[in-house]
Amino acid sequence: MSAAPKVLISDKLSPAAIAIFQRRGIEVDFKPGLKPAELREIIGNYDGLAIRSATKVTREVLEVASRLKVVGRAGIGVDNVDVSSATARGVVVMNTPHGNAITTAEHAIAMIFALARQLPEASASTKAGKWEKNRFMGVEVSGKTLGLIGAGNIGSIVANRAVGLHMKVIAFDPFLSEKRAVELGVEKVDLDTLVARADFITLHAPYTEQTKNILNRERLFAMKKGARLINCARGGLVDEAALFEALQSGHLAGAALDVFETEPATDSPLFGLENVVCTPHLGAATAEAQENVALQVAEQMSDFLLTGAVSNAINMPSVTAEEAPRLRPYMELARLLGALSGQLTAAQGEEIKAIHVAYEGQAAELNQRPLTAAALAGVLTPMMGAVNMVNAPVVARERGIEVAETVLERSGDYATLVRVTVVTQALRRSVAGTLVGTGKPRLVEIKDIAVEADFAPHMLYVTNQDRPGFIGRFGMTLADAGINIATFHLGRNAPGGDAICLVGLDAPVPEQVLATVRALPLVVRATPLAF
Ligand SMILES: NC(=O)c1ccc[n+]([C@@H]2O[C@H](COP(=O)([O-])OP(=O)(O)OC[C@H]3O[C@@H](n4cnc5c(N)ncnc54)[C@H](O)[C@@H]3O)[C@@H](O)[C@H]2O)c1
Ligand SMILES: O=C(O)CC[C@@H](O)C(=O)O
Repeated sequence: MSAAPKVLISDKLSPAAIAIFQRRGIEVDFKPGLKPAELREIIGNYDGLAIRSATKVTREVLEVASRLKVVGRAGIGVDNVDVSSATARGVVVMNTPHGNAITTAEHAIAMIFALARQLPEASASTKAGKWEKNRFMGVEVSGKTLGLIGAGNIGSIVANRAVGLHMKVIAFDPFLSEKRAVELGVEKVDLDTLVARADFITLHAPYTEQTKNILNRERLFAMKKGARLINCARGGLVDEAALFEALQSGHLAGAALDVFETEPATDSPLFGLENVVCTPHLGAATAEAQENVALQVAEQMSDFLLTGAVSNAINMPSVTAEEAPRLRPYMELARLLGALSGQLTAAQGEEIKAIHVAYEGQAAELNQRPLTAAALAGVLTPMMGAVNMVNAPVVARERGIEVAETVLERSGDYATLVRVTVVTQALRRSVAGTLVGTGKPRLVEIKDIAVEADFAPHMLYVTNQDRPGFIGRFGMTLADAGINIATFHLGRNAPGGDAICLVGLDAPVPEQVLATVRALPLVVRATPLAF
C-alpha cells in the first residue's frame, strides 16, 4: 500500500483546510511564516503545497521540491507562484476563483469611504483627544464618477455596489463586452478617458506584463486634480514613486492602498503622507472568504492527490482518467496554438471578438470540449493572467467573445490538425498545428503561411517584407547580442510578398535587442513569445 500523500500549508489558512485534508486521509503540516530557506529545506517532503499570498513559490523552491505534484492557491492571484517553472517540472498550480471576490470588493468600497471621509486620520485625531471638527471636511461619493480598471469578478461586484451608492461607474477592461457593460450598469471607456474623467479610480485587474505599471507617472498626472485612487489588486499596477509625487504635490487628493510593490511593506515614503490610507493586503481577509477559499483549495488538492481529478488548474487542463492518455497531447497542442494567438493579439492590444477552433482528420474523432477549452485558456491567458481550462469558456462568454468549433473528418495535408483562429476588429489570424512522433506538438501554419516549427520556451516571431537582406542582418543582430538561435523557420505567402520568421532562442530577447530588431530594414513587426 502506498503512503498517504503529504501536504504542507505554509500560509495562514483557515483551520477548515486542515480538517478537510485530515478527513480525506492526507497527512498535513501547518507551518505558516517559513523563511524562503526554511521552505526550501523541507519542501522535498511534500506532495502538495497550500498557500495564500505570503509564500513565494519560486524556481528555487520548485527545483528542490522533488515530490511536489500540486500547488494550491487559496485565492485568485498566482503572481507569487512561478507558474512556468511549475509547469516545466510537471507541478499543477490551482487557484480558487470567486471565493474571496465579495470580500475584496467590499474592501475596495470601504477604502472609497475611508478616503472620502478621511476616516483613519479622523479616528486617530479623535482618539488623541483633539476633536478637530473643522479639519476633516469630506466629499460625498453620491454623484461622483468611479473608474474601474478591470471589470471581472471583483470589479463587477464593486460596480454593483457603487451603482447602489448612486455613483456613475465607467470601466476600462479589454475583455468587457458592450452587452456585459450594460448588464453591469457601467459605461465602457478607453483607459485615457477613464483616467481623465474619474473622481475615484479603483484597480481590479491581474498583475501581468500588460498591466504592470498600468497607472504610470503620465497616467497618474493625467488623473483629474483632486481625484482619489484605490488599489486592492496588486502593488505593481501603480508606479509608487510617481504616486508619492502626485499625492505630495496635491495633484491627487488621496490614495488607499491594500497592496504594495514589495510585500510585506513595512516601510514606504507613502506611509508618511496624511492623505494615504494603507492596509496590509487585507482585501480577502474576512472569516467568510477565508473559509470559502480554504475549503475549496483543500477539496481540490485532495481530489487531485487521491484521484488525479484536476479542477481550477492554471497550467493543466481538466480531464478524466480514461480520456487522459489520448487527449493530453492534443490539449497541449491546442493550448500552445492558443498561447501563440493570444500573445500576438495581446502584443497589438487588440480586443478579441471571436475565437474559432477547427479539428481535422484524427482530431475530429476526439471529445473536443477540453481541447477547445485548452485553446481558449491559451488565447486569454496573456491578457488576463490566470485563465484555466475550467473557467476559459465562461470568461469568453462573459466577455462577449464568440466561440465556435468546426469538425472536418477528412484530412488534408496532415492526418491530424488543429487550427485556432482569433478574430479582432482589425483582422482574422489563424495558426495551425499537428502532432508528430509520439505526440509532439508541431506548428505547421501561421496566417495561411506554411511553416514547420517546434514550440520552444523562448521564441521570437518576426513579420517582414520578403526581400534580400533581412536574414543576414537579423542573424547578426542576435549574434552581436550574444543570443544563440536554437531553431530558425521561414515562410512567405508569395515571392516578394509577406514573410514570417520564427526563431527558437536559448534565452529571452532583452528589450534593447528587440528594439534593434524592430528597427531593421524590411521588418514589419517583432513579437517575443514564451511557451
Ligand atoms: N487585495 C486582495 O486581497 C485581493 C483579493 C483577491 C484578488 N486580488 C487581485 O484582484 C485581481 C482581480 O481579481 P478578480 O477575481 O476580479 O479576477 P478576474 O479574472 O475575474 O478579473 C480580472 C479582470 O481584469 C481584466 N483585465 C485584464 N487585463 C486588463 C487590462 N490590461 N486592463 C484592464 N483590465 C484588464 C480582465 O479582463 C478581467 O475582467 C486578482 O488578479 C488579484 O491580483 C486581490
Ligand atoms: O490570501 C490573501 O490574503 C490575499 C488573496 C488575494 O491576493 C488573491 O489574489 O486572491
